[in-house]
Amino acid sequence: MTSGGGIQIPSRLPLLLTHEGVLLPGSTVRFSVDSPRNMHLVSQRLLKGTSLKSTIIGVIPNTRDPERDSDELPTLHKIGTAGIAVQVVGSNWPKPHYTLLITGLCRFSVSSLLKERPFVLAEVRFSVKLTCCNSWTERFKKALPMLTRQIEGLKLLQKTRKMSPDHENRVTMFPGRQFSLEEEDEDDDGDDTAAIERKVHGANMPEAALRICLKELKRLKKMPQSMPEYALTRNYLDLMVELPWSKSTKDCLDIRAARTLLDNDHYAMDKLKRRVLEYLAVRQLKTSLKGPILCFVGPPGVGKTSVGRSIARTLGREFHRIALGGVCDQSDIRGHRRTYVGSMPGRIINGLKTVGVNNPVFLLDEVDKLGKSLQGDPAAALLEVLDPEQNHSFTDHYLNVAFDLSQVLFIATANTTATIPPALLDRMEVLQVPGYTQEEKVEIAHRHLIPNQLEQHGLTPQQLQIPQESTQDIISRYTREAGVRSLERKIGAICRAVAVKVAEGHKVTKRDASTPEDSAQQDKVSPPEMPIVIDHSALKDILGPPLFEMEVSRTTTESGVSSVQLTEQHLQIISSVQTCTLVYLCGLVGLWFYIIIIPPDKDFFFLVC
Ligand SMILES: Nc1ncnc2c1ncn2[C@@H]1O[C@H](COP(=O)(O)OP(=O)(O)OP(=O)(O)O)[C@@H](O)[C@H]1O
Repeated sequence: MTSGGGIQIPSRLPLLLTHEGVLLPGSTVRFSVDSPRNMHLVSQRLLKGTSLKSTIIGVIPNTRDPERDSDELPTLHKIGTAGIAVQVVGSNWPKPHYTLLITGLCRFSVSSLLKERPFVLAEVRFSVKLTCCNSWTERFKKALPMLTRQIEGLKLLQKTRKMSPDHENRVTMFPGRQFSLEEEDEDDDGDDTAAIERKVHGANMPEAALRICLKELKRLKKMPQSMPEYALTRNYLDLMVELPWSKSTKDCLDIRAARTLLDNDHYAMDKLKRRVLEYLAVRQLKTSLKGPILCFVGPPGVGKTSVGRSIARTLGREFHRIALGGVCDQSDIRGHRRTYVGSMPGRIINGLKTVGVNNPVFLLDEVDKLGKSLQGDPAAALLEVLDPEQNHSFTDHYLNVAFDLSQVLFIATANTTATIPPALLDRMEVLQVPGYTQEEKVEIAHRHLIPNQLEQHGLTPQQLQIPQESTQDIISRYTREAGVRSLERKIGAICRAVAVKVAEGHKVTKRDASTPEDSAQQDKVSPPEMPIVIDHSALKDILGPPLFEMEVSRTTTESGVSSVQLTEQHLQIISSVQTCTLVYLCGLVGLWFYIIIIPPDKDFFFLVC
């Protein structure tokens, strides 16, 4: 036992392993405690003990305590400082941790470790070279050669880092202890705020944003790391430095190449493709084109989203899709103010952070399905985003500083314009994307969907063939849609069934096999016959009985009114209604047309939808 400033210090000390700096005799330092061993030390020793002796602990600097209790203890520094815990503050948020205020008493050297769990207990000696010198001059004389040696070591370390910048990140300097170069970078000057400060200056942000960042940085430097606000400010600064304030991709626009790409990616859609090409051509001539925002409106599965993706590819820009269906809180668009717990930036800023450039193509999917709630109207928040006159200074509530969105190319999609708020609709140029006719669907299936599905299922055209008649059958008997999404799913189902056969090495049953017994026998023994051709009966086998009958007369009502298949150009009545003379197209609600049919000999009419 020794005496430090009149206090009796025991020779067996519980050790606090800290990486936050060195406690010097006479100084008072705050240490945060969150690793298991240190937590045990506080709860079992400092908080339970009642004597003055129980508040005396040893502080070992530059030692990171392992994350888990069961992990092996790293090699400890031999020299530490005994100190008295003058204050213990605990908190459970964001995770359980304590903060200790410790006043250093005197240095010691560790003779032996007595136990490692639940906290480290060591036998210590109080006769260290430096501490044994009583006068300051003596101490400095002894300390200087040590410091010189330390500096030499650090220089050597820096040299190694320069020689192999990307080789190894970890260098073993002292036995039992590893230093991570990256970590060291972060902890430059013993302060990880130095790294973030460097990033703030390198982020190339506008004057106003830089000013705010520097202000926040100043606050951060004054805050102890254990303070909850530290993490919030740190997250904010991390986001600010990650945003692409002045990072953009170079447009590589060639109208001919764009036309070829659009034609290769999508069959039909001539009107839409023409308008998109016009739009791109104007952009080529006038790069600073402001607006218009294109809005593709059409039934589900007609390729609105995939045209958006193709536009991004033709321009050589990053693509990001923002799904707006069901969004009913304006903070989703604009973010939350930082005063809220769990505040986040909105989807626009998040999208920019994800793509990492300030001129991506943003696809605002399903703008017609935006909701409204007590938390505000997200459509109103979108007005600022989509208005070319305003969006150069879009202010997200979380950022609280303007971000220039004028370089972003916005494209919106919707199933109907009826539910889009008029003010929002007014800012967009609506392009109708019609549903496909049966012939167009057959072409789309053979040019795009079948090759895509074959590739996705690891099959080749030499293994699976779907003739045109079978495709027509799938379209008319198994799907009833304006787009081609269900058709794609059905083709996927066929590919899966065939993939099983190919993988099993079984032969697809030929429908014209003589008897079921024969064919079953054949199945077991022969390898599959390539290519496997999907005929009518194979279709029935894989997809089940047809869901819709071809003969429309079966779906007609008693009064002889038929079901109708509608495309944008015309209304195609599948089976004619012989008794009717007048057919009025009354209106369109969603995907359904209302038709009034007036039979000649009756004075009432039928309403069909
Ligand atoms: N004309 C076309 N040529 C080639 N493929 C097409 C065509 N139209 C649609 N597709 C394909 O159909 C699938 C569905 O398209 P997409 O997801 O773009 O539909 P959508 O109109 O955005 O639907 P929703 O309104 O439900 O979002 C995609 O795989 C797409 O490639």
